[in-house]
Amino acid sequence: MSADVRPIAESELPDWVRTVHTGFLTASRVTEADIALRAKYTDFSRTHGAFDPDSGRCVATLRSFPQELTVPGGAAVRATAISNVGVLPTHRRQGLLTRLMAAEFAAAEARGDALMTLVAAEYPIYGRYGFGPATSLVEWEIDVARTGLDRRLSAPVDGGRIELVDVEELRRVGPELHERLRARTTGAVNRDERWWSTATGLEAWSYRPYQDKFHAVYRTAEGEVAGLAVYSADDHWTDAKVPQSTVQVRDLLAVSPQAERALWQFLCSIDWVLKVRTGYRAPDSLVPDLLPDPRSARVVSSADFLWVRVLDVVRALGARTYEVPGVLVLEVTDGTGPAAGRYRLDAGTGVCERTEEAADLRLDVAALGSLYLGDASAVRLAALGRVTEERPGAAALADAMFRTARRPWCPDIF
Ligand SMILES: CC(=O)SCCNC(=O)CCNC(=O)[C@H](O)C(C)(C)COP(=O)(O)OP(=O)(O)OC[C@H]1O[C@@H](n2cnc3c(N)ncnc32)[C@H](O)[C@@H]1OP(=O)(O)O
Repeated sequence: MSADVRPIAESELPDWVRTVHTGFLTASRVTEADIALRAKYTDFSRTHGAFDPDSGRCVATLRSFPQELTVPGGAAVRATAISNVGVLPTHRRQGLLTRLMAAEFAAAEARGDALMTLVAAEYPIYGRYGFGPATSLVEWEIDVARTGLDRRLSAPVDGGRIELVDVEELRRVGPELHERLRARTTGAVNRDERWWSTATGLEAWSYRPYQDKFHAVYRTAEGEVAGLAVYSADDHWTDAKVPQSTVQVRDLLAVSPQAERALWQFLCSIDWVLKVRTGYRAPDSLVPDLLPDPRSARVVSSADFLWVRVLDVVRALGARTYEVPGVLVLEVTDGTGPAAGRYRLDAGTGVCERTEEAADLRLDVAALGSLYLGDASAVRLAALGRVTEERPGAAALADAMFRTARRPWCPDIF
C-alpha cells in the first residue's frame, strides 16, 4: 500500500515537525513549547504530510503559505510559497516529494495563484517541477582595515544618525521600513507576523538558541527611519590580547543609497571588528563600491536563491512591466502543466494573451521562471540550449524587454 498524502491534523504536528527536523538533519528533540509556537502559526489546511500505511507515522512533509512577490514595476503578485519539504531518509526516492508537490500544485491552481516560489536546498531537485532559479545572492567579507574608510567616523556624514535600539523598537519600526523596501525591490517577499516574531527572537525555538544580536537604525536628518542593520559578532582574541571580531550581518535594509552607505560605514567602524560579513545581498549590491577600495570586499558566497514557478502565464507576464516596448510570441512547454501554450506579450501595453501566431521564442516553463524577474538572459539561455530562437533577434529583444537595470534580490530565506 502506498503512503497517504494529506493535510495533517493538529494532533499530528509533533510527528510532522520531527520529520521536518530529520529531513533537515537538525535536532529531533522538540519541546511542547516549540510545538505550541508552531501551531500558533500553522495553517493546517496547507500543511501536508505523507503517512506510512504500516506504521501510521509521518514520513514526508511540505508546507505552503501565501506570499506576495514584488515583480518588475513594483506590483506584488500573490504566490504559493513552498517550505519545510522533507522526506525521512528511510523513505527517499519513492516518489513522495512528487506526490506532495502534485497536491500543492492542484491547491495553488484552485486558489488562483499565478506563481509558486521556494528556496531550493539542492539545485537539482525542483527544475523537474517547472521551477527556475530567478534571483541570486552574493555574500562579501570586508577586510575593514583595507577599505580606506575613515574608521574614526561613526556618525553618518549626511546629517542622518545611527541609533542602537532594542529588539522591541526594531519590531516597531522594522515592518514599515520593510514594506517600503519590498515595494521597490524586485524579488522581495512580504514578511508576516511569524517572520517578525521568530526572526527577531521575540518568540524563539528551543532547538535554535537565540544568538544575541545588535540592532542599528539609520534615521535621516529629518528623523525618518530609512535603514536598519541587525548583526551579531564573535568574540575572538589573539594570544597577545588583541581583539579580532567578525561582524555577521543578519539583516540590512536600506531604502536609499545614503542609508546604505551610512550603515556599512557604521558596521566597518565598530571597535574590535576586523571583518564584516555582509550576509546575502543582491549580486549587484552597492556594498563593495561604497568602499574606497572595493577589493577589500571579497566574495565568499555566490549562488542561486529564489526559484519561481509560473502557473498562469497570462497573469504573471501581465503583472510586471517591461523596460522597452516590443512584441514577442512565446511558446511555453510545460508537459501537462497549466503554463503550456503559446502567448503573445505586448510589452508596450503590458497585455499578455494566448495566441495562434507563430512563435518567436520557444522555452520551457522553468526557463520562463528564470527570466521572469529580469535576472536571467534569454541570449545566454539560448546559448545553453534552454531557449530556442524561432525568429532571429528574438532572444536579444526578450533581454531588452525583460531584464532590469537593477538585479532582483530576495532578502529572506523561507
Ligand atoms: C523548499 C524546501 O523546503 S527545500 C528542502 C528540501 N529538503 C531537503 O533537501 C531535505 C533532505 N532531502 C529530502 O528530504 C528528500 O531526499 C527530497 C525532498 C530532496 C526528495 O524527496 P523524495 O521523496 O526522495 O523525492 P521523489 O522520490 O519524489 O523524487 C522525485 C524526483 O527527484 C529526484 N530527486 C530526489 N531527490 C533528489 C536529489 N537530492 N538530487 C537530485 N534529484 C533528486 C528523484 O530521482 C526523482 O526523479 P525522477 O522523477 O526523474 O525519477
